[in-house]
Amino acid sequence: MLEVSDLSVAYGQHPALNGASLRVKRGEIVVILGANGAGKSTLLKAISGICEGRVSGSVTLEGEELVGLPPHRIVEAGVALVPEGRGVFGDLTVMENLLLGAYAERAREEEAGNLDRVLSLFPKLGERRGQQVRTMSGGEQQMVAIGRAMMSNPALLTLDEPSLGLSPLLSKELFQSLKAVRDTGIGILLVEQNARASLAIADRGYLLENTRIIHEDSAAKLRSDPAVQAAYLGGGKGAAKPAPMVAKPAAPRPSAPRPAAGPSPAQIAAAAMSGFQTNRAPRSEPAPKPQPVAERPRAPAPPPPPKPAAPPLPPRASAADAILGRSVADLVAKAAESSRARVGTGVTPRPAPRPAQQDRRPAQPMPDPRADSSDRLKSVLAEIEDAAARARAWRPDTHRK
Ligand SMILES: Nc1ncnc2c1ncn2[C@@H]1O[C@H](COP(=O)(O)OP(=O)(O)OP(=O)(O)O)[C@@H](O)[C@H]1O
Repeated sequence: MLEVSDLSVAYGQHPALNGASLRVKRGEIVVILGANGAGKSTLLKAISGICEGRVSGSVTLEGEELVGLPPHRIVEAGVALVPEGRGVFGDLTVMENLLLGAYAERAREEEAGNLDRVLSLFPKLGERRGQQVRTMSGGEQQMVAIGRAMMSNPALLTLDEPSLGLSPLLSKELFQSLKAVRDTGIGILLVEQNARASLAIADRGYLLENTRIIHEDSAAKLRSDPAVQAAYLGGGKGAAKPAPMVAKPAAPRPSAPRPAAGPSPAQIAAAAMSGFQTNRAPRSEPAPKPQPVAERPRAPAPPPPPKPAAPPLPPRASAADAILGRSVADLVAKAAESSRARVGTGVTPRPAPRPAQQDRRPAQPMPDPRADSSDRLKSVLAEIEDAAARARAWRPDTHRK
């Protein structure tokens, strides 16, 4: 189903992925193991079309080439990403977050069925459908993130360190849920630092070291391989010792998806979903993402510049709309408002880079002017608002707020 061939990524002069080749079949869980900075997140971002670096090589899903496609087209092709840090909308309810995931064209006809499937896989989401996501536990928020990705009706679900910041108990629950997702026939590509738990549910695995895939095997063989045990499972007495895994600091780099020219509502929603973080008071498990003090004071985003009139959006009435009596366009508008409010109150949606990551970055700054995350954020906000305004203008009176 997914075939990655000779995929390479460079950030300026800095190679982050070198000639990676892998495959994921339907109903298969494949895990990528590797030390910090090996290129795991870069691999997932390149597959999803949101990589800031220069990408070459080939990624096909069911034979369709994805390299070069904008992110929303890749979602339409059947790839859903659960980004590191989840990227759920904390100000919206569980159901609102789920419905935002159904924005892809491929999801619309199947929306009611997808919602049923998500609610039967994660019954808690049904029970909590009206709860504001920021008030949920880290594990529950991760379920929302996975549920929302599944609402796009994907053939392939990719997840970037979903167990990061979760307690052992919640991680266990999460991995069991991924098994249940796999059993629905979806392929899963999983990047994880928790090698033990991920190999326990995976069918196959790849070792990614220093930008290159160095080994592939069944999960069972990887688990019993002394070198893998030494490097990733904290065991393997006397075994050869590849680069040891370092405990990962829990804050992502400040990159954000690139707003491409002429974004569609689906692309805007996808960009927004992977671009914003939730801000939640910690409960039982440790807060996954401390907010960096230096990034906090922010000026309110300026009003978006006037844009030329855009064509109206197509009509949309769905089973889920009927359930909630609201349209997804309304939800996008609400998401825009809540994101704007967060910027206005000085809460940064993108935390600062991990210190360990900063050290590895190339000495020369990237020439890309979009590297300023606050500019990117403002630009994404403006696009969301623009799409929401267009959507509201189009909807019949009965659907307006
Ligand atoms: N936007 C970027 N600009 C410049 N360099 C980057 C960027 N993103 C990642 N890198 C660099 O590319 C390399 C691979 O990073 P990547 O995030 O893919 O690693 P990783 O295996 O996911 O690590 P971790 O487990 O720490 O998240 C690192 O050296 C990193 O510093």
